[in-house]
Amino acid sequence: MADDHMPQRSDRLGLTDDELALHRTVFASDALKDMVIVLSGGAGGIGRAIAWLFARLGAHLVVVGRNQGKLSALTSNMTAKGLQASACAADIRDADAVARLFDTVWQTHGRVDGLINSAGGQFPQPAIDFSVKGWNAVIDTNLNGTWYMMQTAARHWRDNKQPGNIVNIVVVTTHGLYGIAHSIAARSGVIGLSRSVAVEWAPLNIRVNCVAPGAIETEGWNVYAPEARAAYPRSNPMMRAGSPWNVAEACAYLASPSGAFVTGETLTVDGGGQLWGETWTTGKPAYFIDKDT
Ligand SMILES: CCCCCCCCCCC/C=C/C(=O)SCCNC(=O)CCNC(=O)[C@H](O)C(C)(C)COP(=O)(O)OP(=O)(O)OC[C@H]1O[C@@H](n2cnc3c(N)ncnc32)[C@H](O)[C@@H]1OP(=O)(O)O
Ligand SMILES: NC(=O)C1=CN([C@@H]2O[C@H](COP(=O)(O)OP(=O)(O)OC[C@H]3O[C@@H](n4cnc5c(N)ncnc54)[C@H](OP(=O)(O)O)[C@@H]3O)[C@@H](O)[C@H]2O)C=CC1
Repeated sequence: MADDHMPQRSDRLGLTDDELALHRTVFASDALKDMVIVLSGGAGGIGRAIAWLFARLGAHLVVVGRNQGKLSALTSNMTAKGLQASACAADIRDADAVARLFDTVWQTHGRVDGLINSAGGQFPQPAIDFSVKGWNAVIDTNLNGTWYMMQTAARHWRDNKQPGNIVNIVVVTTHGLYGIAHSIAARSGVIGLSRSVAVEWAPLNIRVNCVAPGAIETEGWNVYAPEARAAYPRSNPMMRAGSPWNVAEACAYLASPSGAFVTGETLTVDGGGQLWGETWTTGKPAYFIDKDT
């Protein structure tokens, strides 16, 4: 399959396991050989692409999410292709569950080499209408949950005197991304946090980076109205959605030795969307529609 373009299909969004098993990659097949990688959101659209790519590059993937069934289905498909993967159900918002997760992985493998935080999400709503519960759900998932994973991993690396590296999947925060202000607040927090601990944890040999995807076609889009989704290809000057594979390869760059001198960075994978483009996750209000176009 060609590298760039998402196949346009109406039945489902994103890439299937069969497609991910074969998708061409620029990375060497041993780029992540014998590394143990913890991946939250591993059964989601972007996480799944990361899981397949990283396992195909030689890593053992520990995929994390709340739904054991989805995780097990993914790891079965991966191990059936001779790849190394295991599933661990946990809610990243539960700090104790995160601690148990890392203890288990460390006991099983004796090491963790990398952490990719892809678990996250939000719902579209004008900010003025956010309920306290809705605001807290998004902050808890995207900021607190990501932090519990980062801090727990870092403590294990410090205590075991092992190097580590973290990649946090965020969103592009520069324009504001209208209709998901709660998520922009949380992700801005993650970016700031990552820059800060990239410095604090450099003496521990821990690198911390973020990847900020633009519109990447996944099943996660189903939370947005069809009218809003229809406009996503126009959110960037390439006038199309990106593929989960584009995000996965950006993560592989940062998580493998190719990223050895990169820390505290946010790598934007949005087809130029932060330079030109406009996204309303709630649909564009009449006030902003240019009547001349
Ligand atoms: C400028 C640069 C150009 C870039 C262009 C980019 C274009 C990109 C466009 C898309 C941007 C981002 C896309 C994605 O991230 S897609 C993939 C992510 N996946 C998801 O978002 C999954 C769906 N979301 C969720 O699962 C949830 O929202 C949440 C993350 C919060 C999960 O938490 P929880 O399970 O606790 O949630 P609950 O369902 O129990 O709800 C808790 C309370 O939250 C409020 N809520 C939830 N949903 C809604 C809704 N649809 N509307 C309003 N309020 C909602 C509510 O208070 C819930 O409590 P109650 O149920 O008791 O009322
Ligand atoms: N697709 C896009 O256009 C964009 C996506 N992003 C971000 O990239 C990341 C991945 O997106 P994508 O793959 O599309 O989204 P998906 O909705 O497909 O996947 C998100 C995954 O996160 C997991 N998850 C959610 N909450 C929790 C939790 N509390 N604990 C553990 N796991 C959780 C879900 O699994 P389960 O339900 O089993 O727990 C799910 O597998 C998200 O942070 C998203 O916001 C950013 C910009 C654009």
